[in-house]
Amino acid sequence: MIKYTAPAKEEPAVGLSEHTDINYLTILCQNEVQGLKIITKEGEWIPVDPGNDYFVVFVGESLKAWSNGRLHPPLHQVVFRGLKDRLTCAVFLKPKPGQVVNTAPEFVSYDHPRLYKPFSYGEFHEYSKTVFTDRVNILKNYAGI
Ligand SMILES: O=C(O)CCC(=O)C(=O)O
Ligand SMILES: [Fe+2]
Repeated sequence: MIKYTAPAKEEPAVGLSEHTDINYLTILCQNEVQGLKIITKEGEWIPVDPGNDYFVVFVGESLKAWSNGRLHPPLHQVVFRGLKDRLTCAVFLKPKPGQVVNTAPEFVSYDHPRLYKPFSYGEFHEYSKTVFTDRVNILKNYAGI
């Protein structure tokens, strides 16, 4: 469970800066305080509002690596204002400690060569904590061939 404390009235919107998740999959639901946004291919930030009766599921960078770039992790952020705290319930599906993330051979072919080197999830996780810009290219910059 993640709690975002409501900003004081005059404060600007607060939340989580833009990023892609680095794990395999993220499953999200939230309380009634909206704030999650994703960026479209055209570069427009649009709200994604997990409702009461459904979840939002995001592909993460590790699934992008496994699928040789076929699955797309959306760049997202959290921006909100208001008087109520925002609560998100997030389930992060990720590799086991020490596991190497590798591309499935079925996704590699002559026409679609391997895009990423195998990497230790733990080391990628540590690296991700040092990256504050160009988060959209984090996998390419870390493990790209
Ligand atoms: O609070 C949310 O809705 C999203 C949280 C999130 O993106 C994250 O923890 O990676
Ligand atoms: Fe996220």
